[in-house]
Amino acid sequence: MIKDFVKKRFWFYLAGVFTLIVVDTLQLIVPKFISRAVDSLNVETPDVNVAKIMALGIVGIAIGMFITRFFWRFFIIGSARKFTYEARKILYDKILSLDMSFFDKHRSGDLMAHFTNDMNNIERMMGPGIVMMVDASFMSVITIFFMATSVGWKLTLIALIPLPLIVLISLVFGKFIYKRSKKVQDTFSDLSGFTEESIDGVRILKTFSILPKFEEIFQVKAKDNFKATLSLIKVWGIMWPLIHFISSMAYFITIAYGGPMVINQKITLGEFFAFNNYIGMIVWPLTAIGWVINIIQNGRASYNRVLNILNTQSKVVEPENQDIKIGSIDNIEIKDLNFAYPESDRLVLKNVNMRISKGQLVGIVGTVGSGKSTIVKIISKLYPVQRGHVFVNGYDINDIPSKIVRTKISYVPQETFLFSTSLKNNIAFGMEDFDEWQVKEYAMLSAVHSDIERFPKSYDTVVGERGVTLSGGQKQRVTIARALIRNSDVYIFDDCLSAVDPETEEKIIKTLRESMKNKTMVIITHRLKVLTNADMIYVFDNGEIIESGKHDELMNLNGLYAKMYRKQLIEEELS
Ligand SMILES: Nc1ncnc2c1ncn2[C@@H]1O[C@H](COP(=O)(O)OP(=O)(O)OP(=O)(O)O)[C@@H](O)[C@H]1O
Repeated sequence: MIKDFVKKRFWFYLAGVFTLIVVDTLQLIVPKFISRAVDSLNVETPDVNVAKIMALGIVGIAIGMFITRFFWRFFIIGSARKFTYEARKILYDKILSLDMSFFDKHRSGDLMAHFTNDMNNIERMMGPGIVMMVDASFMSVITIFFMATSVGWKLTLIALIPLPLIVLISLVFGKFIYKRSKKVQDTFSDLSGFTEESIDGVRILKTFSILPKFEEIFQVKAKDNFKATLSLIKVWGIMWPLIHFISSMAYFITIAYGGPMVINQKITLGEFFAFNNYIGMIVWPLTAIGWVINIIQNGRASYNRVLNILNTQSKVVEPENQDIKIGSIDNIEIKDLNFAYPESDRLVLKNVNMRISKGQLVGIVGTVGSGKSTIVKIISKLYPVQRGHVFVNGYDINDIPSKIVRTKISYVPQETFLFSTSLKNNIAFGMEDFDEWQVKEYAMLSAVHSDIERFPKSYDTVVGERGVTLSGGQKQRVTIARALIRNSDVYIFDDCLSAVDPETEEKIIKTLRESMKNKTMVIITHRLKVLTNADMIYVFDNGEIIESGKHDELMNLNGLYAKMYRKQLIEEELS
C-alpha cells in the first residue's frame, strides 16, 4: 500500500524534499551573512553599508524560508495526511467486508486502535519521518561542510568530538521514549475502554449497586495512565538536558580552541561567531538520526498490523460469478449439515436437515444454546459452510454472492442496535429514496407506529446513544420495521420479540402473516404459543433437530416440544 502511494505521490514527495533542502541551505547561509556583517564592523574602518546589505540579505532569506517552509509542509506533511485519509478508508471498507468470524475474534477497541494509534504512527513515518531523514542526512553533512568553510577542518573536527554522543543518546532514549509512549497509549486505551463500557452499562452497574467497585477500578486505571505519563516525562526530562549538556561541551571546545585562533588572527571574529551558530544548528540533525530510526521502526510495526487486517480473507466464500440471478426465493434446503464455528472443532450443528418453502411460517424452537441462531446465521451467509449442504432455489449458497443473499433474506438478530439518528432514518436505514408513508406502514406492521406517534418529535425523534430513549420492546419493534421495509423474500426473526409482551408478539406475527402472504417467515422464539399456526416447526436440542412438524403433530408426539408447551401454559395461568 505504501509503495503504491509513494509512487502515486512521487512528485509531491520529490518537491517536498527539494524545498526542504532549500530551507536547510537558506538556514545555513544566515550565519555566513552574520559573519560578514560582524567582520565589516570589526575592522579599523567599519563599513556600515556591508552590514546593512547583509541585514537585508537576512530578511530576504527569511522571506524565502517563509515561502519554502510552507511548501515542504504542504508537499510532505500534506502527503502523509492524504495517506492516512486514504488508508483509513481502505481499512474501514475492508473491515466492514469481513464476515462475522472476524468480529468474533477482534474486539472493537482493538480495531479502533488501528484507525487511531497505528494510523498516527504510519502518518509520522510518512511525514515527519521523511523530514527527519532529510535533516539527518543532508543537513548534518552540509552543516559540517559550512562549519569547515568558516573555520577550517581542524577546529570543525575537534569541536565535533562530543557530538556523536547526541546520536547515541537520541537512539537509546528514543527506544525508551517509544516504549513509554506505548505504555501511555495502552493505559489510556484501557482507561477509555473501561470508561466507555461503564457508561454503556451504567444501568446494570446501578442495579447491581457495584458503583464503588467500578470507581476503585477506574482509580487504578487512571493511576496507571498517570504513572506511565510521568515516567515518559522523566525520560524527556533527562534526554534534552543531556543533549544540551553535550552541545555545551562543543561550545566549550570551540571557545577554548577557537578563541586563541581569533586572537592569533587565524580566523575572523565573524567566522568564529558563525561557527558557534552552526554548532547550535547541528544538534537537531544529529538528534534526528536517532529519532528517525525509532519513527520508522514504530511506523513499520503499525503498518504490518494494518496489513495483517488488509490481508485477512473472509471465511465466507464469495463466488467468482457475481451476476448470478436466482429470482425470488422459493425454497431453502439444508441437507445433512454439520457445523463448527471457524477456529473451533466443537460441532454446534449435527446432521441438520430442513426445508423452508416460499410463503411458509417456519418456527425454530428448542433448548438454550442448541444452535437455533447458528442455523439462521448460516442461511443468512454470515458464517461459512462446506459445499453441498445449504441450497437456495437449488443453488449451493456458496455460489450465491452475499449481497444477493442479504437483499433477499432479512435477518433480525437477537441484539437490537439502533443508530444515533432519527427513528425515520433508523427504519429506512441505508435507503436513499423512501417515502414517509412507507416508513409508517412498516412501523404499523411491527406495532410500533402508535408508540412513535406519542414521542414529541414523532418519526423525527433522534435515538439517544444505543437507543436509550426507547424501551427494549420499542427498540425491537423498530428493528423489525427496519427489516420489513427492505422488502425481502424471507424474514428471519431471531428471538427478536423477547422484550415485547406475549400478546403484542402474537399480534405482530398475525398481522405480518396476513399482510405479507407470499413472504417467507422464519421465527426463532421461546414462546411456543406464537407458532400454533406455523406451517413447520423444528425443535433443536444440543445441535440436532429432534422433532419437526406442525403444532398438533408435535403435541401428539409428546416429546420435548409438548413438554415445553405445557410448561408455558401452566406458567401463563399462574402469572
Ligand atoms: N461465534 C461463535 N463462536 C463459537 N461458538 C459459538 C459462537 N456463537 C455461538 N456459539 C456456540 O454455538 C452454540 C449454539 O449457539 P446458538 O447461539 O446458535 O444457540 P441458540 O440455540 O440460538 O441459543 P439461545 O436460545 O440461547 O439464543 C452454543 O454452544 C454457543 O456457545
